[in-house]
Amino acid sequence: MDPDPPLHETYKPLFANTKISSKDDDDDRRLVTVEERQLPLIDLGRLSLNEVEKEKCREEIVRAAHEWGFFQVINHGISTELLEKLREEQVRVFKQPFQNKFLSFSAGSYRWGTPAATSLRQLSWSEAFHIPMTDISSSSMEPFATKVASLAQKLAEILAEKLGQNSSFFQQSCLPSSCYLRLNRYPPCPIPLDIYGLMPHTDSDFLTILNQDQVGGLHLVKDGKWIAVKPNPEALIINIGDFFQAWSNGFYTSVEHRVVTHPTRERFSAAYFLCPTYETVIESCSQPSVYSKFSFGEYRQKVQEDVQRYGYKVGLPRFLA
Ligand SMILES: O=C(O)CCC(=O)C(=O)O
Ligand SMILES: [Fe+2]
Repeated sequence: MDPDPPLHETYKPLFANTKISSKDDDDDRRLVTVEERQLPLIDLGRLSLNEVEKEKCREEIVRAAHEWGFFQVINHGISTELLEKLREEQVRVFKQPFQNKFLSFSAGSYRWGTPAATSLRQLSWSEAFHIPMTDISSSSMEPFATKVASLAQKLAEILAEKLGQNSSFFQQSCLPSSCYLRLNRYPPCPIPLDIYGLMPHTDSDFLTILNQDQVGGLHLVKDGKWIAVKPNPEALIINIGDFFQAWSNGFYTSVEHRVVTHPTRERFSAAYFLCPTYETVIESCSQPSVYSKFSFGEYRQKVQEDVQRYGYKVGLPRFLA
């Protein structure tokens, strides 16, 4: 039985309607040729050294979150062994027969492709399990989940304290029932110049911790240009989400990112989302506030409406004050 979701058959009509890119097309049409750059690389091992080193490390985190919205961390406290276990489990759930994937984890956890896509550019050539942390407690991913959750809290605390804010907010509002792990798989794609693995988006959370394999394909916007992230086997990638941008009144930046596909190789990534409960009200920590205050529930509803109406998420601009 085939593990792959029927991407080819389902989206064949869109292939027929779209002019396929050639080598001669400009870079805007083709997705591949972007400059590869190292993200800021931060050694978190210094957080357990003396106060001077700790402070330097915190400052680097804050600067990267402000200037890039994206950075990499090493010596993050999650062992290679745990990351390998996570990947093994990830491969196992994706290699089971397609129909069984709907029965893994709680109902609605599995998604593939983009049901609403009306053109190739609206399609994400990928499949994913979107798993609340409360569903992970009984799986072999639990040790990883515990560690990654505490790393996310630690980073959120540092980012909050640097703004002079009380960091207990994240402990109170981001609970195991509201945070989740997303396991992504990007199958090889026959026309990688034209189809995203994951459409450009920002994350609807406070921050995301990403573990990717060595295939590459993650792009983000830096200074108005798409750049490609060079995979680093030692590092986890951290990115700021929409809610930290709103909460910090625009000081930390939630940056647009996307994944491009590969013609012959499949790619795996796993992302942890530090997300609040639906009732949590997100309000800027300084005045005058760029954004009006909103609950996560309201935000989510707006995102869903926009995706249905326009085919994409508008996000924070909907909540400008
Ligand atoms: O697979 C990746 O590198 C990025 C995944 C991502 O952006 C997401 O799941 O929100
Ligand atoms: Fe993302």
